Amino acid sequence: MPLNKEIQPGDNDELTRERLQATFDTQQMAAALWGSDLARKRRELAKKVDKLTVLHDSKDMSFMTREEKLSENARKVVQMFAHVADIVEDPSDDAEMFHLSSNAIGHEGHPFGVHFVMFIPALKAQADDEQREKWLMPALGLQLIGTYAQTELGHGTNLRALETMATFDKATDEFVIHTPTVTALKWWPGSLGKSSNHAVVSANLIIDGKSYGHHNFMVQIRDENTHKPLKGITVGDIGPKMAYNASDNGFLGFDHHRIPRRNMLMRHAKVDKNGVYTKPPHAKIGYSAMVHVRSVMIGHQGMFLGSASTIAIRYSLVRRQGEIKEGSGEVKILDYQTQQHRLFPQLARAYVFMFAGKEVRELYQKVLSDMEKGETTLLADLHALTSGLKSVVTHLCVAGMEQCRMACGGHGYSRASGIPEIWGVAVGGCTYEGENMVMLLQLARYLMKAVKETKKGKSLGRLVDYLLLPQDRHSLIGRVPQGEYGPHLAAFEHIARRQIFKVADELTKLQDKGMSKEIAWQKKAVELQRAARLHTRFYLAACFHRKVQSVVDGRIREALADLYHLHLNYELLDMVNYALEDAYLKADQVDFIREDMYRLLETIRPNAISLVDAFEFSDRELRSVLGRRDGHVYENLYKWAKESELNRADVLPYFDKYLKPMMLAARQRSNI
Ligand SMILES: CC/C=C\C/C=C\C/C=C\C/C=C\CCCCC(=O)SCCNC(=O)CCNC(=O)[C@H](O)C(C)(C)COP(=O)(O)OP(=O)(O)OC[C@H]1O[C@@H](n2cnc3c(N)ncnc32)[C@H](O)[C@@H]1OP(=O)(O)O
Ligand SMILES: Cc1cc2nc3c(=O)[nH]c(=O)nc-3n(C[C@H](O)[C@H](O)[C@H](O)COP(=O)(O)OP(=O)(O)OC[C@H]3O[C@@H](n4cnc5c(N)ncnc54)[C@H](O)[C@@H]3O)c2cc1C
Repeated sequence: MPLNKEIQPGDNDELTRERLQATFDTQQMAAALWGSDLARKRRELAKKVDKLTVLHDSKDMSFMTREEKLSENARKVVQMFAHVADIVEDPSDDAEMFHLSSNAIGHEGHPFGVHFVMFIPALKAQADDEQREKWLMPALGLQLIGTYAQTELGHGTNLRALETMATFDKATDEFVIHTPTVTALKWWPGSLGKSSNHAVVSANLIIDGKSYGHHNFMVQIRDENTHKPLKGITVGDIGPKMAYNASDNGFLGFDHHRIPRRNMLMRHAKVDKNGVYTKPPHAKIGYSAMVHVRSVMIGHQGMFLGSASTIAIRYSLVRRQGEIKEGSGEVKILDYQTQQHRLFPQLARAYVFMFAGKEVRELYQKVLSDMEKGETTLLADLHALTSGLKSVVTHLCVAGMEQCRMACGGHGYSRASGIPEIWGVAVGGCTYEGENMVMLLQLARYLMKAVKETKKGKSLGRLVDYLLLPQDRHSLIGRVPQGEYGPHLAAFEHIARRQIFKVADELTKLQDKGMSKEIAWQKKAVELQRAARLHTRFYLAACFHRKVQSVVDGRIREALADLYHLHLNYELLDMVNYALEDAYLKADQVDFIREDMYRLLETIRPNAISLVDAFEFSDRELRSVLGRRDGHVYENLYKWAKESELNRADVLPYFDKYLKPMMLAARQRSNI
């Protein structure tokens, strides 16, 4: 069987020659990335969207105002739902729906941006059966539009300081939702400003003057027909953001707004009509929608970095600049070692983030089904894992995307590249769903507990089993036959374990000297978040290893293994100070890692285009002139620029209004 190499009529010849060099079948690689079923569904879906012109952008969003963007994406999302049954096989499959949304709508946001990502997951996990019937069914059936309103103007991280109140009024069997101060205004919820008519609102539950901490309440905020805010509710848009400007992130205030008692989400925590409170089986079970989003973000961020890598690598095969050997003609910029070193490690990261995204979703599904039965043992493990992954992955994605942008030179800075928008959306991920540093410290808490268990000879959970293993004094990198990478993975494990125990010991020493636990924690916070990062980077490397081992097809395994080995080398060099501190690695071993990395850049180079083709991002989805599959970049850049609103007339009014009078006056003065 010939290998599939994604060659199509009309393609740029340079790219065709590149594609013919591939050592593997891109559709099989796509199956390794997405799973074979999803890869097939994605392919079919993209073809269907291509044929449905109502789902196409009416013009490039870069040339639209915010209001035009909101309107355009509202139009497309409605068309998307109208045609969903003809396009996707299973509308309840989040991955398929995300792909549809990426193709038809893009990543700038739309009125249902939080509805499916948080509002529905919150209802699924926290509403009881009767409440599911009342809100989940209509929400799934698009009879209402919901958002998740937790963050306030004054507090996002410290949830215990949220000020919105839900005071139980026994006499009327209602909660009174109130915003006591300006800092208590809900602030940031996606699609709240102008689109949503319902919100899951976090508010402090107060019964007979006693506060029970914040809980989630279903609040209708707008009239379902007029869409006007209900009495006692103030709501609006918070203004333009770095990116994601087709989303109306909003503010929301309540003036003693009354809702029925049964609007508190009561699957776990409950309040009866006499004001008797029942505790949930786990104090943090009400945080499940956040954990859900964190788990989804890992794979999504991998896709964002995959998109940026696709754009930069394809463009680097079209762009020629300078000569390597004088007189032999200009080379493709991807032939420069520096360009490969800039881009291939980002490609490898994109792959592993997608693999990790899949693993973590499987764990989330398990925890969700456990929670349904009131079983919460794995919740802390999942929280720790997603907190670390969310932080490390978003951080590395954004750094990687910036490399991709710079690797495209000047054209990378143009919105025509498509990178600025996806970068802007991805960078939001460092903040939303838990600020990265804060979430790393959550994982560090878990790791410090794990150390305590380890010292008793026990493991806190599967993810920290490695803490029980003894430390090796010296690495075997470069001391075993060429091609064996076990010692590389062992080095990740070593530096994570060493940093975790080191900071745990330092904390103990400070406390032994009489310092309080909290102050000791502050003194060591930077070291603690480092431990969390190293643990997560070890998890990612081990996840890549598991994936490569699981691949059956030899050609795919070989191409993936090259990326995996590059990842090991590149990431180890990025963290090498930790391995040098205790002389675990010697200088010659660091040189060995570098040389092997350079060798791998050359090995990967012929497969580069096929490794990005294997993501199977459609041109519609990438929204990038530089990253076009057919490689016809220059003529389309020119066409794109001509669409600029500034080109609607040769002379724009500001010239006559400001510049012309100034120049005339200057000329007159010089004639005097
Ligand atoms: C998904 C993206 C989709 C598409 C991508 C496309 C485009 C993207 C564009 C835009 C984005 C679209 C949607 C994004 C939506 C974003 C929505 C939001 O941002 S919603 C708001 C999110 N807010 C946060 O994440 C707040 C962060 N803060 C916290 O989580 C908590 O305050 C805290 C920092 C964890 C501390 O909590 P708290 O003060 O209550 O905790 P305590 O100190 O009392 O107790 C700590 C104790 O509890 C454990 N714990 C904390 N959280 C959890 C949890 N979730 N599960 C289990 N356990 C938890 C913690 O480990 C401690 O345990 P202990 O050590 O004491 O045993
Ligand atoms: C694009 C986007 C979409 C969003 N969508 C929603 C939504 O739909 N619904 C919703 O409710 N919210 C939403 N948010 C809000 C988001 O969840 C919060 O902004 C986020 O949780 C961070 O909280 P904060 O803004 O209070 O940051 P802060 O906590 O004020 O962070 C500021 C700085 O303080 C540091 N810091 C804070 N606490 C600590 C600590 N304990 N230890 C060490 N350092 C600390 C942080 O590390 C950071 O450097 C969204 C935000 C964005 C950007």
